[in-house]
Amino acid sequence: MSSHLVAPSLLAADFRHLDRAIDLVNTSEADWFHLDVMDGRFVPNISFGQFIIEQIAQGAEKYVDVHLMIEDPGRYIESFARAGANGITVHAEACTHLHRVVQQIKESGAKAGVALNPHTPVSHLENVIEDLDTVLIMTVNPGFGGQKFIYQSIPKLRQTRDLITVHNSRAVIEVDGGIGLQNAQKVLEAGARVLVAGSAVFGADDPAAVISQLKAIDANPVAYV
Ligand SMILES: O=C(CO)[C@@H](O)[C@H](O)COP(=O)(O)O
Ligand SMILES: [Fe+2]
Repeated sequence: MSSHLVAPSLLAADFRHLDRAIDLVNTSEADWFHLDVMDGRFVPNISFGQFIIEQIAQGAEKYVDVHLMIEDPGRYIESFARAGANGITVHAEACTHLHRVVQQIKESGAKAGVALNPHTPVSHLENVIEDLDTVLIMTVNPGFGGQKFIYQSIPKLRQTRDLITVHNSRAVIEVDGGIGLQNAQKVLEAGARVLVAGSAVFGADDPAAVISQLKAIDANPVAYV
């Protein structure tokens, strides 16, 4: 049994057939639904909001992981939790009062995550790490699917793992952006536990097979890559 999780990002799915994408995640070896909310301000793209999340969550038989790429996300935590998010991740860069927003997520009953853009140092998590369930390391600049993985993220994953260890935090590391069969082993060995994959899954001829292949990767998490 694999110790890591696979979270297909529905951003890359065919939204004319959302039911098929939901069925695929439900019936495959995938572990989570990953849903990307973009506001056209924090990131230069607009995706979908609570209404679509609610529709997806109603059909989801697995954990619903909501990645908020929006300014001032504290205003919307409660409504995303009500829409069916099991986990809510906010960007550190989007929160003036990050600690307060993390508490809001916990009070909503959802698991709490914080995401870091590629340029944001891991040290920004120091004062919230003990309260987190997930840390999402962006391995592309957020806003779009289908971008190229940024290789400088590998040492950052190791730094995140070290921070988690030092603070004795239960947080698991999620990687998001440009993840696929070509780099999954490397990121897992550097400390990632959750692989988010959009185009690698939904762009494939056989998405369920790619999910199984991602699940089957045998990585040794203590290896330094
Ligand atoms: O949060 C984001 C993008 O900002 C992602 O979750 C993407 O949806 C991942 O897509 P791929 O890079 O795997 O195509
Ligand atoms: Fe995402």
